[in-house]
Amino acid sequence: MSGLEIDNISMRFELPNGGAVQALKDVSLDLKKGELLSVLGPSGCGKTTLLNIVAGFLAPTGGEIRLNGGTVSGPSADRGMVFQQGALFEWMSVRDNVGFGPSMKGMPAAEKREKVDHLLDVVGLQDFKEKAVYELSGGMQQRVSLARCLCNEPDVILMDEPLGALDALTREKMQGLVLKLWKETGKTIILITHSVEEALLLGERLLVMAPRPGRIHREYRLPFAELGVGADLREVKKHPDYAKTREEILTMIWDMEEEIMGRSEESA
Ligand SMILES: Nc1ncnc2c1ncn2[C@@H]1O[C@H](COP(=O)(O)OP(=O)(O)OP(=O)(O)O)[C@@H](O)[C@H]1O
Repeated sequence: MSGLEIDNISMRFELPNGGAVQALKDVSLDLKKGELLSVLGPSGCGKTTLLNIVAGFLAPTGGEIRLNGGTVSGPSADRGMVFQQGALFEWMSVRDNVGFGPSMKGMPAAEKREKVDHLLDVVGLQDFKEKAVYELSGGMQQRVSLARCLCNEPDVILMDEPLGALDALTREKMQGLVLKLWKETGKTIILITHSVEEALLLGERLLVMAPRPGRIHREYRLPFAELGVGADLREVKKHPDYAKTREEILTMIWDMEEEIMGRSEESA
């Protein structure tokens, strides 16, 4: 199959004190090439663990990840990761950061230059190519991270709270950029966020996960990502279904968190 198959994934962490945490239990999901999935859920429901397993950083204790039919057994360039912050080489120029993967692969300099220039144009950093990363704002650094990820031509882009550290206005602009890149590149994207609004706007499919053990609680298929491509996202939020779905999900997560609090008070 072409696409990403998350097949019955479980993850149990053994703790030094002899206990264990069941971070994920029987999580299954198929993503077709080019689908954009956002993942929400209360703290500790296994979002990052799931992403790390898809990335190949962690081996699951049960189940299997397959990409385009092949079993994932470790990290590889076919899956690119964009973190919240701190994953760039601060001392290197923007150009060298973006071209890092191709340099490692030995791509000829002229070809690499053309590719990096193109991607920096796409993310709107054409005037900042020679700057060092530490000279850039947080939003610009995340543009570099996106360009660097795309430069490796992954099939799947994994994003763990990529916009979480940005101020509200920059975040809104970056949400628009993520949608633009999604449409222009046709990449499969999984995006973890703590923001219900962001998950609604960027999730063509939206997964709400539940904790203890981490599992899929509910999945939505939503029109907002498609409507938001090249559009004013504030207008998209006026869609009649937007506020309704937002309330439904907020209540769902609120109830889960109340239940967790109740359980921890009982066991205290
Ligand atoms: N290396 C580890 N060893 C032991 N327990 C772990 C480890 N990594 C994660 N966990 C536990 O697994 C559960 C899921 O963690 P994870 O970080 O995936 O959740 P999350 O949904 O991403 O949380 P958050 O929203 O707070 O980032 C938590 O209970 C966490 O404490």
